Amino acid sequence: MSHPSIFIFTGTSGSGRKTIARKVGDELSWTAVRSCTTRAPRNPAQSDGDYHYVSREQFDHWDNDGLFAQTADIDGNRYGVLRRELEDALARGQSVYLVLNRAGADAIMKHYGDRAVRIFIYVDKTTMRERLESKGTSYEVVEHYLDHYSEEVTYRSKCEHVFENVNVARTAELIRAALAR
Ligand SMILES: Nc1nc2c(ncn2[C@@H]2O[C@H](COP(=O)(O)OP(=O)(O)O)[C@@H](O)[C@H]2O)c(=O)[nH]1
Ligand SMILES: Nc1ncnc2c1ncn2[C@@H]1O[C@H](COP(=O)(O)OP(=O)(O)O)[C@@H](O)[C@H]1O
Repeated sequence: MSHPSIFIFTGTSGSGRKTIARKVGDELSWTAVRSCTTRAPRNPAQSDGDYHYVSREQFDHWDNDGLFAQTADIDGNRYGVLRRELEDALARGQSVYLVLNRAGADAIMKHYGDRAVRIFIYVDKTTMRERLESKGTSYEVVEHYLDHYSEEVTYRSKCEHVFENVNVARTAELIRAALAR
């Protein structure tokens, strides 16, 4: 396998994928490739930097023009990675990271083969619920994540690396160690 340059964080929703991806990405100087989404920001008063938030019209327009490496329709919202954003970073010799669900991870693996590696992050359902509720996440979002849990967790058997995210610093440390091997 050639040295991976695309790091895909996937796993169960609410497990800390974005948190861990940001931390490891910062520590290893990877470039974040953020998805575009038509979903509204969770807190419109405060920009979160998790996504490029775009209108439905803009998204559909870019999709019709073939600008996305892959897209997903999830609960009435659209998500997609701009091919150019990903490939420009790779062309500059940068390693990149993305946070995707299993369909997105499969699509990137299919297109970019042995340049990509999947890092699966999970926690048990009770921990996920407690963490999200303590942060004031809405009941609907938590229930939605719980509904998807069983289906999402099965994907771990397909991923190159699997980590239970008990403690952020420790999870990041374990990921760095696994990738250095
Ligand atoms: N297939 C695919 N999945 C994506 C993309 N961008 C984000 N996702 C995933 O789609 C799901 C969106 O769920 P949502 O609750 O809106 O976002 P979250 O708050 O980031 O978990 C999450 O599992 C994301 O990791 C994308 O471009 N393609
Ligand atoms: N190890 C951890 N311990 C406690 N809280 C965590 C941990 N990892 C992430 N979190 C918190 O859990 C919530 C969900 O994390 P997030 O990265 O948004 O998850 P995901 O991207 O998987 O949906 C956030 O409020 C985050 O700060």
